[in-house]
Amino acid sequence: MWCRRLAWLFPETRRLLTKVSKRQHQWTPRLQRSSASVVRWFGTAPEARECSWVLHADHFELLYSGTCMRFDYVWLRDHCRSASCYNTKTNQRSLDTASVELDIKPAQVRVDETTLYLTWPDGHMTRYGLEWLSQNSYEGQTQQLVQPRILWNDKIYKEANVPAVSYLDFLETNEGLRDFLRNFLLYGIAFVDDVPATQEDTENVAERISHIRETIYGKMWDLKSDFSRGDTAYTKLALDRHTDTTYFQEPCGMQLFHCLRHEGTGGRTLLVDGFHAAEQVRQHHPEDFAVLSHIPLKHEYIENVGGCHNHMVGIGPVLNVYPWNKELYMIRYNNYDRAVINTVPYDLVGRWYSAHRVLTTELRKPENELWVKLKPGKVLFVDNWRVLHGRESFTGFRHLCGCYLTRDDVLNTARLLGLKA
Ligand SMILES: C[N+](C)(C)CCCC[C@H](N)C(=O)O
Ligand SMILES: O=C(O)CCC(=O)C(=O)O
Ligand SMILES: [Fe+2]
Repeated sequence: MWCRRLAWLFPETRRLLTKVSKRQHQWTPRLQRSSASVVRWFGTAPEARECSWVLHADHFELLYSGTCMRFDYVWLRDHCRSASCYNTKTNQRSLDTASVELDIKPAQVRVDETTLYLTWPDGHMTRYGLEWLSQNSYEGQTQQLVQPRILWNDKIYKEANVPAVSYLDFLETNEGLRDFLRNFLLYGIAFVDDVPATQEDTENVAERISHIRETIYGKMWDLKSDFSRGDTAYTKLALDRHTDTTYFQEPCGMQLFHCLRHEGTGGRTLLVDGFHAAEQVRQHHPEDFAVLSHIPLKHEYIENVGGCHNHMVGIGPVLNVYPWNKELYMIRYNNYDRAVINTVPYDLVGRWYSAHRVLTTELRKPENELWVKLKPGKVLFVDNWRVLHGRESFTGFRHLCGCYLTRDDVLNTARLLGLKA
């Protein structure tokens, strides 16, 4: 098990991991029948789903449609959806959780085909739909992804022939918007075509799906090679693959690029699926994956050019995974903006550099590179928590406009259109 092998990381991590692996051991599905437990089998009609339960001293165990779930008693009382505990108009809890005895245990338990009925010592009754419980149990969640994705390299993305949505469909139809968002969530990139090449129209496109995230670059930003800002992006130089705003505590979720004009050569955009690369690392070099997902480091933006004075610092690991299902949710990768490494003990620094090298090698494989030339009219959306971007050096006059989007609002729009996000 990879987390055991990680014990050398930090003492805190080691203590946590020992606890987790002990608890996981305890959680192996099995039906316990100690003398303190009560076992009930619900006699089922042939088509009904089999259900049984055990009232253990410290938790409730429910076997339903093949899955063994375990619930803490305070959790069961706290999640009661009765009218006095939960307001279905606001979808908010009314129960004061602090009023629940921490050693509470149901006085009576009953199950029928669809529902679990718990009666608490004070007589209050809680009803749980068995389907609701299996959806919302920890065991159910560990088997689900928060966001389903299709990981890609150049060949996979090209063969998928993902269609761009046209400006009018995107702005005027919910289907256009939904198709666009579905592809964007699946691939982490998406294109809108036929957008008038102005900043105002680009802004309209952005605001169709989200609030714009205003940053030190403003709300809508312009990018020309005029060094109007103290960053390599504002030159004609090539930029290696990276994610933006790694130096924010919460890096910007999404980014939008529209090339309004380019008279010159070069300047193609490079896109690389960071999660595809990271999953390769997880599969072939699990210890390197663990290093990159546990060791926090700083990124920094220091600017003193013209009237612009900024000093931003963001701290976090390169790879970010949800602890309960190990799903990747964010990559923070920018070698330009990575700050002095001073959050890592000297004897781990070498491990971090070699893990970073393994990821970088994967990210740089030519077969993982998707190159596109942005043209006026074509707006590119990039999931900045997943897909890295870069650019080729260029000549001549080049003008990009764009903005960052607030991730929560993009996902909100997607959920309201019925997408899983
Ligand atoms: C996109 N825009 C031109 C506004 C900013 C560029 C920011 C560049 C910075 N090095 C970073 O990677 O975050
Ligand atoms: O010039 C480009 O194509 C992209 C530059 C860049 O990385 C950025 O603006 O974030
Ligand atoms: Fe960038």
